[in-house]
Amino acid sequence: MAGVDYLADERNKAEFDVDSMKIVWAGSRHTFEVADRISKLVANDPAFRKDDRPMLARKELFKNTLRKAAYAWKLITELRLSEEEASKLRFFVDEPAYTDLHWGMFVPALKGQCTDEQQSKWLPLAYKMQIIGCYAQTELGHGSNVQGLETTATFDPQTDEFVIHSPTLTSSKCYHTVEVLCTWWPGGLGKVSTHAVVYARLITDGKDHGVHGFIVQLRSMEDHKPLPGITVGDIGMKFGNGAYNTMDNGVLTFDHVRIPRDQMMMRVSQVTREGKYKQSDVPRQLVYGTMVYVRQQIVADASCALSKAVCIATRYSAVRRQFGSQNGGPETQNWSVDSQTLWLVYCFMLVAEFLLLISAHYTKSYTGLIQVIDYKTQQNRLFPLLASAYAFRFVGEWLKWLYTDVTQRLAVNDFSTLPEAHACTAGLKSLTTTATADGIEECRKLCGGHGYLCTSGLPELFAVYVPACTYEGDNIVLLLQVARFLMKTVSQIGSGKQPVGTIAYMGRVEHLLKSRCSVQRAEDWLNPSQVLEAFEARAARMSISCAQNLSKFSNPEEVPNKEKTESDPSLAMPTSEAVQTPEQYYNDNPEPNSLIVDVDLNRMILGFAELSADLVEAAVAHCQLIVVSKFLDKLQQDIPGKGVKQLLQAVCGIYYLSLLHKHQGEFLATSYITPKQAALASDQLRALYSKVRPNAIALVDAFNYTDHFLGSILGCYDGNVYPKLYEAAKKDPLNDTVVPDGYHEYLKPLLKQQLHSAKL
Ligand SMILES: Cc1cc2nc3c(=O)[nH]c(=O)nc-3n(C[C@H](O)[C@H](O)[C@H](O)COP(=O)(O)OP(=O)(O)OC[C@H]3O[C@@H](n4cnc5c(N)ncnc54)[C@H](O)[C@@H]3O)c2cc1C
Repeated sequence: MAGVDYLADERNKAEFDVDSMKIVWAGSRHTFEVADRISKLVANDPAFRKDDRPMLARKELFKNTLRKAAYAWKLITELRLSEEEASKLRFFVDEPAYTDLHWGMFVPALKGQCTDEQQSKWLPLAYKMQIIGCYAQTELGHGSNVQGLETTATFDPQTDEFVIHSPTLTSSKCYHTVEVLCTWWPGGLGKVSTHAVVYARLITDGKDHGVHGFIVQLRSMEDHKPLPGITVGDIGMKFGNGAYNTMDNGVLTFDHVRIPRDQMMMRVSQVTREGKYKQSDVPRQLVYGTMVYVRQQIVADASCALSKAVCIATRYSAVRRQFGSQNGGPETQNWSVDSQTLWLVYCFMLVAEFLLLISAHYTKSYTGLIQVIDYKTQQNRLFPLLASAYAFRFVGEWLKWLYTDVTQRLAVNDFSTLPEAHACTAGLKSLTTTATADGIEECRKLCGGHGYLCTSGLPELFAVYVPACTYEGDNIVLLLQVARFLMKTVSQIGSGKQPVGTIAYMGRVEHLLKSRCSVQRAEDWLNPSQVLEAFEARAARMSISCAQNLSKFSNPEEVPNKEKTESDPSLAMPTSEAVQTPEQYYNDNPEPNSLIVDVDLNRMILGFAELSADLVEAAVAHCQLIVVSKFLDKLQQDIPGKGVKQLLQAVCGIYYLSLLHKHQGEFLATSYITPKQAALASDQLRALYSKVRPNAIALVDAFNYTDHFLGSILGCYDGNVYPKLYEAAKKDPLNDTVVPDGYHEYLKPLLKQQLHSAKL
């Protein structure tokens, strides 16, 4: 029945002001109003329809994406949308497209790595989309290992040009030679981009100066054909239906392609007319501002993707009813019966459920069935994800501040916070994207069988989202970078150098090593300072323990792959900035060693490969501490709206207590908490689930997502799931005919035992 809100009862249970929470989620009233207006604009425009995506063949799908992107640009120009509104419009269109790379990577790379003169030439073209750019760094044989890239840019002083070339064989340092060396993966490259920022080894006068960025035109501006020497195409279908297949990830080879010298991105290093390589006056660390920008965007996207999945799973969990008693009684019973009896009971329940659903359809009551959201196991899986979505939102907000802070410092050549900012953004990118990818899959399972239908929106969301764990830095490689930063920090303890920002707690490491948790009652776990210290002590103790183990690696013979580890360039920054990494930067400025743990950096590097699994865990503990601390900081702010702050306190509690529960082993092993205190944390967690339960639907309503943006029948606002599922199934192309195509050729002959005469 149109207009009925099947979740109205749930919405009435809310104990806080949802409209105020919407503002908190958006970040400000202004951001909320822009997002609300633009999301409705997109949702109400049939040109942005997306429910057919999983069923479209690749060519049709891709052409449709081109149409949407062009139509979106038309709207942007005709409605004279601001940059903020335009980016929101692309966001709510919700379809991976070449525009993501153009605006998200190509334009920031031009801004970050070009001189002012170069920017004034290229940026106006890019802003008007008179050129379309992509970001070409990854090669078939090298992704994480940026320093291993093999495309070359050789300066030709005769013509004042660079010759860009893809060698046909990788060097013999690989076990397997790759016969075709090419750029592989860049989004927007395959079929659309006219230009690319290409990373290649700069060679002048026979000398290799390492990897640098170049602006290379790929296609004719007249007929879109590849320019001479350029071979380019799409790399083929990717995971999932619809999903990331709207994107033309590409393959590219260069055969001695010539570009003018001024198309090397020369903000930090230059090649003169005579072919002399030199550093500019601009400090090379400046380009890291772009990296912080890109990563803060990825963290913001993580909270968005997770919140979509959680919104779907929460609404559906309130709609879905299963067997068991109401009002929190036992959901299942432990019967000891034979299989025949079980089967009879099962059949009876199916019939009963069917009858109840029929009667519910008319009476709107589901007496005797409970909403699956009331199962404690469902809450234990769902509510920590709901809490994570909020946690990632707030840490993403804080990263925006960090970006401004880093930019301001870089402007006055203050690089003191750069290593910390790099480690922090790398770690948060890794932590939030991993948790989000896992969380979306968990939400699919939380929706039972129907979660597996494309119409649930979850399979496509997962398929679109999961590569975020790989692009812009493989998540494990990033955590290893964080671990290096942690070990470096430990090595400096006692040197007089005070750790800053998110690593400041290491300055109190002696206290954190000695202190013990003082929680005595479950409610004590609601005390922010208790919680913060627990997470700090766990992170500090895990880092110190790793450093102590590393310091045992005094004998180089003990360490397998010593040579590789010492020079493993993939532990340097793998992504946006293919130039000197922050690690290289601070490794150039060594500090005296630690007084607390006898860590020698050289020996430390020897043990790094061997202990990398432990180091990754220490890095995760550090990153979780950052997210917890930023959530707690948020709660220190003035948060208006009836009950909003109280609810957020409960949500925050669920976030950190579920982490504490999940990583109980680490908290116990580092001896900061006792088993009794761990049990009290679990008690408190359960109490918070009960507090959040009546507010669950309102908490996901606060995301303010339109049904179009959610793209899910299970998550639709009115909760009227079953008729919509039924209608959607009817529309499947397989149901166009009652008797399927192929019946006469293949089914009938089989059924009639006439396969011998069938045309097979
Ligand atoms: C959908 C998608 C879009 C992309 N878009 C772009 C784009 O626009 N432009 C672009 O240039 N690239 C793009 N990429 C490529 C992407 O950046 C790389 O795939 C990524 O950097 C990972 O590199 P890799 O593929 O070489 O993985 P590998 O580094 O080969 O990883 C394989 C495994 O080895 C592990 N590993 C690697 N190094 C280490 C180490 N030092 N220590 C321990 N473990 C290690 C990894 O954890 C992983 O488990 C895209 C990729 C995808 C999937």
